Amino acid sequence: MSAATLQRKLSEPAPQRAEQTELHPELNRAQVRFIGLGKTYQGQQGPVQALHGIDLSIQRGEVFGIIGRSGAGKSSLIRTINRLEQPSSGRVLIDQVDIGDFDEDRLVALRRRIGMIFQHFNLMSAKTVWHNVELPLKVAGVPKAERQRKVRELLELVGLKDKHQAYPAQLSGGQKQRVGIARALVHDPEILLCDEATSALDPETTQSILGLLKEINQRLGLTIILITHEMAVIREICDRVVVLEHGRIVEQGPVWEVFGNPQHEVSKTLLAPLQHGLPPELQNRLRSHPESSAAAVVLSLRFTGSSHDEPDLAALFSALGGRVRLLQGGVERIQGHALGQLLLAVQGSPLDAEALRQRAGQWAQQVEVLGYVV
Ligand SMILES: Nc1ncnc2c1ncn2[C@@H]1O[C@H](COP(=O)(O)OP(=O)(O)OP(=O)(O)O)[C@@H](O)[C@H]1O
Repeated sequence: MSAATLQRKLSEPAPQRAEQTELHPELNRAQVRFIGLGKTYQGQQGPVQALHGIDLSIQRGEVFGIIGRSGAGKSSLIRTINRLEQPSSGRVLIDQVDIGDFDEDRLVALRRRIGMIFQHFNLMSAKTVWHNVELPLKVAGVPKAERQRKVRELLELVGLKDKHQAYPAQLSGGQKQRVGIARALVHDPEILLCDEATSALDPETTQSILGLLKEINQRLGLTIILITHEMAVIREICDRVVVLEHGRIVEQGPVWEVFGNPQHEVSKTLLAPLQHGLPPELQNRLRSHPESSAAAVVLSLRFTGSSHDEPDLAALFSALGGRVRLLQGGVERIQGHALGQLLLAVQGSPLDAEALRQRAGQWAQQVEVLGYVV
């Protein structure tokens, strides 16, 4: 893309997403389409079936999120798009072309159309920012003048114009990811794959990187497909989301629909932290079923203000039985009403989860069982 073209694209109004995803939903318009996709690895203890019969379409210009618990098959799925993983069965179509039998030359060309960024940035530590971004252009045999123009444009786009001589060790995490994004864009890709791209960043830096990705998506019309364990990232920038569990799709749809009313147990568990403000460390340990008899039931108690009394915690804890830990919470008084939420982990109670929920309901106006932790 020339400087003039990039400039023009940046000054164009954002494409109307409704046109792209709602008015033209026909499968044959999908930019990425998985048909009956399966992936089996030969593990040390025998075959591991990571993906089973995945049928999924991603439209041009979408920001598409893939979520699921650890080992659900997210990386395996995303890596079949640029053939870093070869499917064991089924097909992947990019713009209606089956990439299954591409030879090396066609794969190289395909990978230039599909940029990728990673959690740990994958920068070359001995090279400056400039040379990190320039390298894939050199490898592709792009003439020097064009390389220079391109690198300059991209560093400007990602806001790192002044850092071109810095080495990765001299950059913050967010700046390193900006270099990763610039490098991923050198061949003007149509698709950007993001594998936990913000997972190593603090919340503020995550916001700025998400802002940049959104801008690239809207201004350059790039399709973005991302994996993350941070549900807030999906809520922030994705149009649609798919939930994987044990290599299968268990739920998919527009983010507002899936997040507003998750149907599957796994989606409910993954999304519970957003709704209940669980700390991330606890969120990662939360399970929808008790995995051992030592598992604690995690309860959310909401105080909606309809009672004037603050909860009597000693009475509540003793009514629940077992060992009750306060995970997080707070109750404040607004105009004389007690409002707030408590997250409790109850272990070794004679009551089961449903009985605990009912018992806690004598103290709080809304009680939910969020899951189990060991
Ligand atoms: N090279 C491999 N050899 C054997 N098994 C593998 C290999 N790569 C992945 N797996 C297995 O395939 C399954 C899916 O793995 P994958 O990495 O796709 O899941 P994931 O959802 O991305 O997990 P995470 O969130 O932990 O990164 C897991 O059971 C994993 O152990």
